[in-house]
Amino acid sequence: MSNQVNILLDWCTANSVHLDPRISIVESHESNGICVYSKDSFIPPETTLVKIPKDAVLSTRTCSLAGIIPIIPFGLGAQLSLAVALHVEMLRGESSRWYGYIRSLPNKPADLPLFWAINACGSLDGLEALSWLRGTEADKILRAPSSGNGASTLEEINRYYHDVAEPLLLRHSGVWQCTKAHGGLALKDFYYAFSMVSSRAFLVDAYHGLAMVPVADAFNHVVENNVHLESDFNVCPECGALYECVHDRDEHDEDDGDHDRRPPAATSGDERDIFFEMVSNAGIPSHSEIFNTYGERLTNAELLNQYGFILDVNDNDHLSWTMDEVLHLLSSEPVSRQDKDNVLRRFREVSSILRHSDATSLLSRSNIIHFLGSDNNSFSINSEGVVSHMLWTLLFVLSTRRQPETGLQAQLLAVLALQEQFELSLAEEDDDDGGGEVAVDETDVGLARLRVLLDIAGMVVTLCRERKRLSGKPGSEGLDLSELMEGIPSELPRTHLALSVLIGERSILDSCAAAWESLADGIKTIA
Ligand SMILES: C[S@@+](CC[C@H](N)C(=O)[O-])C[C@H]1O[C@@H](n2cnc3c(N)ncnc32)[C@H](O)[C@@H]1O
Repeated sequence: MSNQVNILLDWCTANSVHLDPRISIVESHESNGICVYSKDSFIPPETTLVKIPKDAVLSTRTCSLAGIIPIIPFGLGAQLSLAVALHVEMLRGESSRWYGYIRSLPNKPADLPLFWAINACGSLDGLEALSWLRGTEADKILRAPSSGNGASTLEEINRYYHDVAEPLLLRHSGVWQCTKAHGGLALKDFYYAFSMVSSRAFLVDAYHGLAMVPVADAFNHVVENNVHLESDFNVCPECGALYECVHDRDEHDEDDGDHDRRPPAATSGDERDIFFEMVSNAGIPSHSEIFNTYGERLTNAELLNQYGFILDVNDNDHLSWTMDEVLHLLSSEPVSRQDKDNVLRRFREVSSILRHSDATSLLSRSNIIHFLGSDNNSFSINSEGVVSHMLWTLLFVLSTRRQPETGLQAQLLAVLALQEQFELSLAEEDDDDGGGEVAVDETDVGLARLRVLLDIAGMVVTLCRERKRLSGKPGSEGLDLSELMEGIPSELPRTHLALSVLIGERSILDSCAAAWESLADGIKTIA
């Protein structure tokens, strides 16, 4: 057993963290750290595999500066506060209650793209990787302003460290300077703490908020997990009580509104009041790795930015555009405010027709349009290169926006029905059935509908080509990236990661463009 695992297990024993004897924490060469495996027996669903006493988690409520570090419930603010809590425990060294836990953490920061431009250590890997990441979904997340003032996440972390964390730690230096372990304050240690929080913390309940949960954070991620963390979020935010407490009464005295009331006092020894638990949600075969999920819908772009890794295959991946980006990429001239407003108005109208007509069933039968349940990532293509119905609708609007509004519903249904015929015909061609006939209405109205469909197909192809051209290193759209990646030495892991992300996105774009190109070819052959 590795030293790192031993240290963690000793800490668990000393802090009453209980591990089921059917599991073991082991060193993992693949993920360069630790992971959790089943031993030689099958573990049934709904088995509690780890019990972590609530007071053993490291949070702003339990750390040595509890009551001093600002309590922020979620978001970047919560991550920054927890990073200070972890940082002060790192500074306290052996005097910290979490010393063993902290020593068992990876000795290097999680390799988040956020730090790629600064953690260079003389290597150009980070900068090279960032140049390949350009224009990808991961790059969008990385560049998204983290606050209303437009600052990037890294700027926000730096500002927070200098304005809040460092002064606070200096003001309370008595808590950590009395110990021998600390090497003084350093921004790079705060970066380390932040990366650990980003890649390992759990939002546990309304009292602790975001917390480091020893052992729960030893499980690696897959989408279809076999364990999850069980915690009751709705505890008293003042004292963490699971049941009615003195703070409820205070609250109710002041305001008799609709509270999420907690039940009256516990039957003694209720474990949910004492522990957070890792529980199996599926049967776990013997001798296999046990996985948690960090989020069932996380894309590779999100995984890379928050955790520093990606999955080889990720069905959650998608590429998205804002409406402004679509308009900009598809217009040869600048788009005026009024133009945008008109498109938006028409888009809403057509979307409403879509929802209340037969169009939904036509759309759901398509192989190259998919129906999105929610409005998230509205204008997007999914991991199979299939266009969202909202993107299709927007392109329909762009193609028909100069036409009068009357007859819009009939036209929408007719264009979709035409697309269905072409898709069927192409599918038959692929099955070597020679391709079915598409009955074309050769009246002006019929030909206009064909033109709209051809237009939509052309716009999808343009969006894909432009996206490809604007991603990765400039001028790299024609390169064989897989071949290029084979030649990159293993000492450049970030470049490998960024190239994998780019290869994944380009293959989505290629398959989307190919599908719509063959639709366009089918239309051109007939029309
Ligand atoms: C919560 S920790 C999981 C335990 C971690 N392996 C360790 O050594 O402590 C999250 C980190 O584990 C690694 N990880 C988790 N799932 C992974 C996966 N499916 N593939 C590669 N690395 C993974 C990543 O480095 C991530 O930042």
